Amino acid sequence: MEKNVQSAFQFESQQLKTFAAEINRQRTRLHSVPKYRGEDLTEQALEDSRERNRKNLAIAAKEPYFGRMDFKETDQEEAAPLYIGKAGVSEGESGKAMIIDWRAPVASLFYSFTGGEEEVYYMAPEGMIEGDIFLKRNLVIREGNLQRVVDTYEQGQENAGAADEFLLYRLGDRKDNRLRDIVSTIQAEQNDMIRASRDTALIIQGVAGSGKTTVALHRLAFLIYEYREKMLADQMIIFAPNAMFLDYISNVLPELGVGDIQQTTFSKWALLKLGGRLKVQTADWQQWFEPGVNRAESGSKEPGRVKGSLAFLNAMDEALQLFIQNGLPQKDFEPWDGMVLKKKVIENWYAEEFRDYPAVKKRELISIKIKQWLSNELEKIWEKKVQKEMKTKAGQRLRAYMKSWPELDPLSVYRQLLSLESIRAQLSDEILQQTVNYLRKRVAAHEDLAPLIHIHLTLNGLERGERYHHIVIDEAQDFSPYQIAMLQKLSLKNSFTILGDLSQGIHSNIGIHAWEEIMPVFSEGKLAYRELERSYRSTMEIIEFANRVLSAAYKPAVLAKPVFRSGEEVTVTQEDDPIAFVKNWISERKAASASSLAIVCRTAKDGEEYFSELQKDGVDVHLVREGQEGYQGGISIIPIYLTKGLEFDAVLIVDAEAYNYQHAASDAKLLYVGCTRALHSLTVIFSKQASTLIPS
Ligand SMILES: Nc1ncnc2c1ncn2[C@@H]1O[C@H](COP(=O)(O)OP(=O)(O)OP(=O)(O)O)[C@@H](O)[C@H]1O
Repeated sequence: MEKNVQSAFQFESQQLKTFAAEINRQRTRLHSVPKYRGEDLTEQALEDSRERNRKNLAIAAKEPYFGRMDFKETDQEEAAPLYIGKAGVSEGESGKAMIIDWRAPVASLFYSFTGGEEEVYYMAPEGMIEGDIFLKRNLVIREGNLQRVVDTYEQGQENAGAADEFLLYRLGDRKDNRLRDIVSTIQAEQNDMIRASRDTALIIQGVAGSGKTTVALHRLAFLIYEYREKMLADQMIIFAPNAMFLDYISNVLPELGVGDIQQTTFSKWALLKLGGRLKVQTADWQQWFEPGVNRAESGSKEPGRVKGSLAFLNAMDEALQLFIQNGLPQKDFEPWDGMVLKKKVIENWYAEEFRDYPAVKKRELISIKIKQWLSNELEKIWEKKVQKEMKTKAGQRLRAYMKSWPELDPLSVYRQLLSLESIRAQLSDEILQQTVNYLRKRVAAHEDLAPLIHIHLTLNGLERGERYHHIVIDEAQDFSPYQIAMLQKLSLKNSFTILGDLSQGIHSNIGIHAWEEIMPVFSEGKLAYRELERSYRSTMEIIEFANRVLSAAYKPAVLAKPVFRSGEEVTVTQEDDPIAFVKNWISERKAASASSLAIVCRTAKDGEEYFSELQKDGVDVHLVREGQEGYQGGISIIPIYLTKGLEFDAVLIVDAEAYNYQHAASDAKLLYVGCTRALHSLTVIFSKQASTLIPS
């Protein structure tokens, strides 16, 4: 065996040299071709192809491949070794595939095959291809050097555990500051999701650390490759919880050779769409996370839950349709005394001639139509002086007439709809009053954005090209059904990846409590629901601890199952001097070569306090604040509710007191989120009385 490993290593080292030389040769040749910048379409197409090659070769030069699979098609004599990398490369002369792109159909076998001697198959454009796998090999290449060769399957050999061993080796890596691609270790169930049909909205419920975000990003890369002519990166969009999180995940797509995908938060996107001078009220959010707040659970009457529901959407929809139908001024237009354009005629234009136009356009077209009618009538007046007088009068009366037509700006329409009985019936007096007060100041609560977008889309219709080719919604448990329904209107072919974890639903005042709440948004047969149960991020000890925290006050449908990666025990201690402890902890962790550390505080204010104490002592830390754009990595002081989606080598949760984390589902979820951020080490401290959520 030893000898086999040795010879496999030698063989692959030699192979690598050959591949690297060919890649270099092709790069040199392509770089010597001057870039074409002219107008000739054929030349432009050739240049585009060269540019694609240049990019692929640059990726391959860094790490040509990570896997090898020996596959024999049923009607072939011999198995052929297929090398699989992040980008496909063909041989310069023959054009034969030298390295297979991980997204190619045959590469799917590399991920889905988990052993067994039976025939396997994959779907190629030309149909089903059957065959046998003889070898599945993982290769680690860093900076051009082969570092590791692991055979995770060899026909006729005992292979148990080798795949997991390689996965553990990758998971055990210290992370730098950003999320990374996982092309070399995509798991079979993740592979299915990445390659799921493009026209289906895919909901992924996955436990903390199960790779949801990672899977969604790989799915985007897959779709762009698989449907290259039809699905364009710049027509795809990712919705994430905040700008810092977007920065944190920003390396993955470029690593996969994908650029140009729009990335935003729902508020930012909605404000841009609404265009006006509108502000979003965020203070309520901070308040929501104050300790001791009796946070709402299912069936709550929180404004976000009420205004985010599909019941509210339906009521709004009906009210909007009526508003548009009855939108016309209920009177004739009389440009001067004795001359009348009958209300019936205008109604006919509105309901028939301009039937297919959205309301804003109808208003515009009717104004033009009235002007045309006016100029015809004015031309019939021969006396120039009289004509001029009539023209002036008619102009004034037309302006007055148009003014009596309710303004079609989303904010003012929303305010008008809120005065209707059918809408008021949906809201409590308190919510109604609060909403009206905000809107008066041109301020919208977060949950008012979806109704405003609804009004905007209904009044203006959708422009050509405004629909997205694919929409990713990360942390979707914090979205309301209303928000998701609005995004659905904007999707071209129902192509969605919606991912989240109900156990991490820390915004239960606005988000969903069950996936069934959003399912009616999608038509039957256009929705798939999948679950991910294995957690890849944290050690077994951390996952087990976090599961106990969660289960203390919340009953999740599934608990995270760790991969078998054991590490140090989670420690919980009482500390009278937390600052001294934090300083000590930082030095110890740095000595243990952890590169990203988080000191997780209960509130933003607590974070400020720890930050100033540590800064006083010259400790090099940075504070993560709400609304912050960039993710710095290193040593972060961070309020617990902002840790969502992130991960750190070591996490220290401070002030885990009973009053900070009360015995309620909302607090259990919050603490669970904090605990599951840790990859290798988790420490929890309190000074007076520990939260009852913490296992004893
Ligand atoms: N197949 C895999 N191979 C190697 N690492 C993986 C794999 N799947 C996930 N990971 C790693 O697990 C960690 C968690 O991934 P990710 O952040 O995508 O999970 P998540 O489900 O979105 O997490 P959370 O909901 O807790 O924020 C990352 O470090 C990621 O690289």
